[in-house]
Amino acid sequence: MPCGVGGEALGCKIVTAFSNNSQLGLPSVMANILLHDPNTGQLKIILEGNTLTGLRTAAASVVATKELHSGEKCRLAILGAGIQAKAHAFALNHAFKFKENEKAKKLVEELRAECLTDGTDFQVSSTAEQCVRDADVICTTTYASEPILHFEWIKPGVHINAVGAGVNHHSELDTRTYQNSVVVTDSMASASEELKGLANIGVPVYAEIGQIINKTVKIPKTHCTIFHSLGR
Ligand SMILES: NC(=O)C1=CN([C@@H]2O[C@H](COP(=O)(O)OP(=O)(O)OC[C@H]3O[C@@H](n4cnc5c(N)ncnc54)[C@H](OP(=O)(O)O)[C@@H]3O)[C@@H](O)[C@H]2O)C=CC1
Ligand SMILES: O=C([O-])C1=[NH+]CCC1
Repeated sequence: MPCGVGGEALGCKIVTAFSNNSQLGLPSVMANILLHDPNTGQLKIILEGNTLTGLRTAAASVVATKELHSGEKCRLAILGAGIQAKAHAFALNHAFKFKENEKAKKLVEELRAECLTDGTDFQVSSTAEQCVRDADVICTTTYASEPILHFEWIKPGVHINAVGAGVNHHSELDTRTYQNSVVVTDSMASASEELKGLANIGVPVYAEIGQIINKTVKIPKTHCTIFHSLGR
């Protein structure tokens, strides 16, 4: 993932995702960031990139949630209990102060112990359905290659940050959820490859989140909004 900002910065994140790494006690996503001199191209430093990947991905979901969900934000549901789940729990709760959160037990214990001592009520759900019912905002952060979120479970007006990538980037949500949503992404260029399967079910990728932020595109009223975070 290369990035350049005028003469100010030049860098590239190299990231791999091996979903079985947890069996080896390793993170499934491993990232390193190469920073180059923006004027000469000389490599200056190699940075550990997992921390930034957690922060950046969750921050993008916060921005998308701000832009796409205007309702009350009482209940946050997170599917998954890994690095991204934790990053999303921290970031979204920090930004929106949810009254209730739902996530897995280990994560809840970590969160309780580490810093969320502001009265947020955490719950662990034994099923995905129980987790997402009544949620205002949902984050999916798994490797699921089959849908783990079904349309009949979600309430109108919900906003979904679809973060995980299984075989492809649109496998965590079921077809009806897509067909009743407006889908926004971080990069149309990436979406044209990674979300091309959505065309087969008649779902367009409506806009880039940048177009919503700079108000060149307006979101129509729909059952729900989806931010498809591709990481570019
Ligand atoms: N959009 C973006 O910008 C980014 C996307 N990602 C993607 O986000 C996802 C999560 O990454 P990360 O948190 O680092 O990974 P982790 O390995 O830390 O966590 C993955 C979580 O998903 C669960 N999980 C794995 N497979 C399934 C499945 N088939 N059904 C349900 N749950 C499953 C795991 O459960 P268990 O604990 O039981 O194994 C675990 O809780 C990945 O798909 C990754 O590629 C990551 C970084 C950036
Ligand atoms: O943006 C990112 O770092 C990633 N996107 C998918 C896996 C890792």
